[in-house]
Amino acid sequence: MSILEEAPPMTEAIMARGVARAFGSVKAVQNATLSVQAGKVTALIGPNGCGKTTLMLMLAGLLKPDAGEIRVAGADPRTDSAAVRAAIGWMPDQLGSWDNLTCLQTLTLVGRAYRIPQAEARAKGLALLHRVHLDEFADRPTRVLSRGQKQRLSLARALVNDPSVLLLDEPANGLDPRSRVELREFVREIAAEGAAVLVSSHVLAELDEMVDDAVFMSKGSTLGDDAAAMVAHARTRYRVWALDEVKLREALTGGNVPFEEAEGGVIVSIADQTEAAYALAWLVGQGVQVHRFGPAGSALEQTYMAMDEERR
Ligand SMILES: Nc1ncnc2c1ncn2[C@@H]1O[C@H](COP(=O)(O)OP(=O)(O)OP(=O)(O)O)[C@@H](O)[C@H]1O
Repeated sequence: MSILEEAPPMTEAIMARGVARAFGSVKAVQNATLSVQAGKVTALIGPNGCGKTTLMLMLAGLLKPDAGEIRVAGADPRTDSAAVRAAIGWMPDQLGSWDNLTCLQTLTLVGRAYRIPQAEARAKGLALLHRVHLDEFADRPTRVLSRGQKQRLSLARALVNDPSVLLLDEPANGLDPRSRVELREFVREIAAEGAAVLVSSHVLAELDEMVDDAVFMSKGSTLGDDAAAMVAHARTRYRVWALDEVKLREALTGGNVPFEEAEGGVIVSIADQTEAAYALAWLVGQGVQVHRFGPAGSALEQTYMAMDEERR
């Protein structure tokens, strides 16, 4: 076989195929398959104990899989962990910090570990502290940070090496509402700059606004295309509220538009934004006084609730 035939065509920034890992008798990850493209934010969603953190640790090269194939930025973490470490930014669900170091010293030290020269590492640390709104803590020890501030430092730490692949495990944990919105914008910016981002979270409404794709996990396995189809279907559900509910139902029935009853309104199926604009104009043209019209809740949440949930 030639070298060309041996090399699989892998353009994804993250690729996992049939990955498994057990801890003694606990099969933490049984069969995980996913791919994350550069420039996209992908959600990793599933109930407590379904294996998200274990999978992320394997992608980050911090835990060896028992089976399956992984490529991160084209490298195999099993055989080329240095290349993977250089390419990724890893934000763990809990930051282990060096309590006595200041925030700036922490980021500078991380930069030095990536062989960034001292002055450049320090400048980078200052810029990142500014980006996560921790400037005033630059010279204070990390032990004084609140939980949310620690999360922000953790995010800054994950960005020191300008990663092309960013793995975020529950990044919104402990963040106040403004910081959550900022995190969302920040993650979108990083993806727009070309990085691939894989993010796990239980706050699905928030993820909905942040991600391009979603991978669902249950009992150690990724769910594949069925779940993706469910998300796509959920995204077509629109809720309509009108001042006169009877008139709304009459118009839909008269126009042969199928609808479902929902609390305080109806749900209709709408393919895309163009069709949504058309449907709204049509309803108004029928004399229906529509006062709210929009997606029927979080598509990720609807899909999650429809999953066969098993918390461990
Ligand atoms: N080091 C370990 N030793 C033994 N069991 C482990 C270890 N790490 C994880 N597990 C088990 O593997 C399973 C998956 O854990 P994991 O932390 O990957 O789940 P998770 O999806 O990240 O959960 P959560 O949403 O609660 O963060 C759980 O049953 C957990 O108890």
